[in-house]
Amino acid sequence: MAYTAGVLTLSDKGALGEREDTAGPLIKEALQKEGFDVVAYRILPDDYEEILVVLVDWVDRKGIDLIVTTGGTGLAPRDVTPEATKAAIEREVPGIAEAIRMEGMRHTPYAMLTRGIAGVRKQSLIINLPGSPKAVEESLEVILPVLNHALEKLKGSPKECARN
Ligand SMILES: Nc1ncnc2c1ncn2[C@@H]1O[C@H](COP(=O)(O)OP(=O)(O)OP(=O)(O)O)[C@@H](O)[C@H]1O
Ligand SMILES: Nc1nc2c(c(=O)[nH]1)N[C@H]1C(S)=C(S)[C@@H](COP(=O)(O)O)O[C@H]1N2
Repeated sequence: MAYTAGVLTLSDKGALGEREDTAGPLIKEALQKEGFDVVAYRILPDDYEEILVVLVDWVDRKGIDLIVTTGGTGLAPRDVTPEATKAAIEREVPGIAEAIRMEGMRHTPYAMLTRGIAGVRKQSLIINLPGSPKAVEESLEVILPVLNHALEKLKGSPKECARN
C-alpha cells in the first residue's frame, strides 16, 4: 500500500511568484519514484503561523503520512521552518536531520548552516530539507532509502529492522 506524501515549499520569493519553485517539484518527483502517492503540494512564505497551520492540517485533517518541507531552515531572520516544525511534532527524529547535515557536509561546509529538523506527529513523519535544489538532491539521496521503513515502524508494523 503506497504511503501518502505532501510537499511544502517555504520561500518568500516563491510565494510571491518572484522565483519559480524547482525544489518542491524535485521532491515530488523523487517521492513518486520511491512509490509515494503525493497528494499535496503548496508554496508558503516564511511565516511561522502559516507553516504550522498547514503542517497540523496535513497530518490531523488530511492524514498525510509523510511531509517534506524545503527552505527556510537557514539563519536568515525570516527562516522559521524548524521552529514551526518543532511546534507541530510530538517526538523528534534527530538521526534524519543529522544524516542530512552529515551528507551535506560532504558537498559543502555551508551544510552545517541548515537548522532543519525531523519528527513525528501522530502517525506522520515531517522532515525539513534546505531550500536549494542542489541541497534537496543531496539530502534526498540519504533519506529516501529509509522512509518507507520509518513509516512502517511509526505505524506499528511488527516487521523487524533489517540487520545490515
Ligand atoms: N524553492 C526553491 N526553488 C528553487 N531555488 C530555490 C528555492 N529555494 C531556494 N532556492 C535557491 O537556493 C538559494 C538559497 O535559498 P534561500 O532559502 O536562502 O532562498 P532566498 O531566495 O534567500 O529566500 P526565499 O526563498 O525565502 O525567498 C536561493 O537563493 C535560491 O537560488
Ligand atoms: N546538501 C546541502 N545542504 C545545504 C546546502 C547545500 O548546498 N547542500 N546549502 C546550505 C546553505 S548555503 C544554507 S543557507 C542552509 C539553509 O538553507 P535554506 O535557508 O534554504 O533552508 O542549507 C545548507 N544546506
